[in-house]
Amino acid sequence: MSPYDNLWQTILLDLERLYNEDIYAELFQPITSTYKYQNGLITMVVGSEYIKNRINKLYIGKINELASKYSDNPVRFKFVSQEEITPVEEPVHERKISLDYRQNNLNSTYTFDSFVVGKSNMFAFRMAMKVADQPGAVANPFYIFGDVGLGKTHLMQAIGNYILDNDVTKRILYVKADNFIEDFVSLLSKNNKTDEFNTKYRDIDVILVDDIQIMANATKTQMEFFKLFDFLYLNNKQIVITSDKPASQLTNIMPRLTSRFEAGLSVDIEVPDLDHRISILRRKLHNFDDSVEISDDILAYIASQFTANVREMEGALIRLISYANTFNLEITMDIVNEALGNILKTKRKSDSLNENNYDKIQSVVADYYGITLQDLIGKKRHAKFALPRHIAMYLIKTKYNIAYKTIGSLFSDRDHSTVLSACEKVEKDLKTDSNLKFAVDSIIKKIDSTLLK
Ligand SMILES: Nc1ncnc2c1ncn2[C@@H]1O[C@H](COP(=O)(O)OP(=O)(O)OP(=O)(O)O)[C@@H](O)[C@H]1O
Repeated sequence: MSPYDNLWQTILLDLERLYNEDIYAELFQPITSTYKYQNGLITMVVGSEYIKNRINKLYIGKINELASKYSDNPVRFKFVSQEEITPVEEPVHERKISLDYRQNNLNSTYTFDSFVVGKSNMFAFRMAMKVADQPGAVANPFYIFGDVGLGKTHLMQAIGNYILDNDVTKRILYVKADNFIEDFVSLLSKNNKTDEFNTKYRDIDVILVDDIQIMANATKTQMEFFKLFDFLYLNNKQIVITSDKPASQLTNIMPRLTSRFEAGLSVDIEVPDLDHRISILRRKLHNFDDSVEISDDILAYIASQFTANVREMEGALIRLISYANTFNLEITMDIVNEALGNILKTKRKSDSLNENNYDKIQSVVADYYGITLQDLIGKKRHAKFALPRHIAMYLIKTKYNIAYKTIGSLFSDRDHSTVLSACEKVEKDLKTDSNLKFAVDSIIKKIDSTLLK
């Protein structure tokens, strides 16, 4: 018996109460067990196409609402008819194409199941599931943005894996923006291999484009991407894009592209809080090596050391497990320090160095403009404080490339988008405002000499 049979039985009790006897007896009562569970999707089999269509048209919303109410994990129901699960001979070449697509493109471990959901990514996750459920119909394009190492690629590929799990013939193309640029140059502009380019990029059902901000300044590539985008969009093919910033704040990407990105649905992923990070570690541990035991205290300790980048935190966990396995050791706090000591030391050093340096940048800027540090960091909006504040944010970003949100925390907890707009504005104004350029250059010189001391 699947654990989801219990969930279904609970839902059945509500359905019996909610709908009249005939409907209940005809549609729901005969369904006694779940057929399949995968990536949050529970598949139930019903006797005929007619029953399937009635449930899917009239009752699926209620059933999924009850599923959310009674299940701790985000799950959804899908109803299929008996005919659909009876195996049909598939044309061999089509299946091969799809498997090739998966092999070449998608990391099969990046699924909805392995993605740990918390406050920082809940909306992104829910919408991603909807997009995967009905590609091309819910949100097109689907645009995911957020800082480095927070799971954008994972979520994007989970959409692809989910679609493929449900229909092996679907052609899903995952491409990093830099690979798109390479293909454009090598296939189109240099060798005129238009057919090859089109087969790869147009003969598909879903495109997943990672790190679109990399296309900045690549004007010719952007023109080609624009054509491709329109072609896929008009043919109702799902487009998913990730980026480190909202579409409205992409620089050096042509407005006709950014406005198309904005026309779809944008979701962001933020930094996970401590409990969320601990849950991610637990899940990673389970997926990586179920036989290894690590106490909750140790997981909490690791999570507390890696606050802003899940990739780094995951790397530390894998190192710890490999270390313990190699020397056949039980994982204690001493072993954590042995295995991760150097990484943590370097990280603390660079964190504290950076923290001190952020202070120094703030002080130099405040000094230059003759305002107090408190006013530079504070909330006063007067231009006399706002400009130096924006310059300080911009300098911290360009020098250390830390998350916008982290920079915001150094300026009275301002949010990601406030810092992002400030940095973009300074960058833009520097191109035309020679006074500003002079001031910023002088400040940079001052900072460099201060940091050397
Ligand atoms: N919520 C999560 N649940 C499980 N794993 C996660 C989660 N968030 C991030 N990860 C893991 O962290 C690692 C980095 O994630 P990913 O590559 O998706 O980040 P990204 O946002 O695309 O980063 P970048 O901006 O560098 O491209 C991956 O191994 C991913 O599985």
